[in-house]
Amino acid sequence: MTYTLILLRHGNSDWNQKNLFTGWVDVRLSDQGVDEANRAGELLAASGLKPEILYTSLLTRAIQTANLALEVADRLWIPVKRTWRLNERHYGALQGLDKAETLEKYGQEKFMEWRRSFDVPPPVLDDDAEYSQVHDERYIGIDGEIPRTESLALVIDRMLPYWESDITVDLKAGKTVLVTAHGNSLRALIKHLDGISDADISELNVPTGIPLVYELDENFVPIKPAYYLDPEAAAAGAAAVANQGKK
Ligand SMILES: O=C(O)[C@@H](CO)OP(=O)(O)O
Repeated sequence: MTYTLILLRHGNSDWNQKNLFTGWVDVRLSDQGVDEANRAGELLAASGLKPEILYTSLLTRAIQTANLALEVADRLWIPVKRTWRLNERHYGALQGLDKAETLEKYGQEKFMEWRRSFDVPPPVLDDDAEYSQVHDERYIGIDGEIPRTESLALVIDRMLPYWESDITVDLKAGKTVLVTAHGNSLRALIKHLDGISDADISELNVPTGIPLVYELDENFVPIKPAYYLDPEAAAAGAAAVANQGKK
């Protein structure tokens, strides 16, 4: 039995376009992001893959992306499960800051440590800060504590239990699963699936809006390398993410 899992990072957002650290701030897709999401739907339709259940984060940009893509693929009707556990990494006090200015102010080493180290979280975001989510109604009553900052390691800690309790159950039932989430929550899942080391994961960047397809064995181990439905655009997109911050 082979299980099919499709990962999709949301399309370019207003804050991706402005080059701002985003994290849990609920920004929407930019016009470019809307185009990318529609294109993701075209790629899905052309691939013949048919998602049977959708998982999304609680963030609008991921939900918009999934809805646009599924509409184009004529599968807007499939069941949906949303969870904060697929949210983007909480970027702490960096949320809302300009990436280029942050790079200039703190230097390349600190900047990259905050962006891509495995277990160094950015400084904590105060609860009364403009871009805090502690009073956001969507997080009231979640099964866990709202983060004030997160490293990739902490994202794995909150994402993996959900992967095991819910997503793998649908895969095991034979469903083709679409997960629409974020650069860093998907890096966390890809790290787990591909067994990437804590050191090497810093090199991995996920492009916006291009479906990534996994075929997994019954132990959820890839039977071959995952592939992007548009590999050329994915390579260019990943390079663009890696270069964020540089002016
Ligand atoms: O700002 C963010 O939340 C993320 C994703 O856009 O950025 P980065 O790629 O720098 O981790």
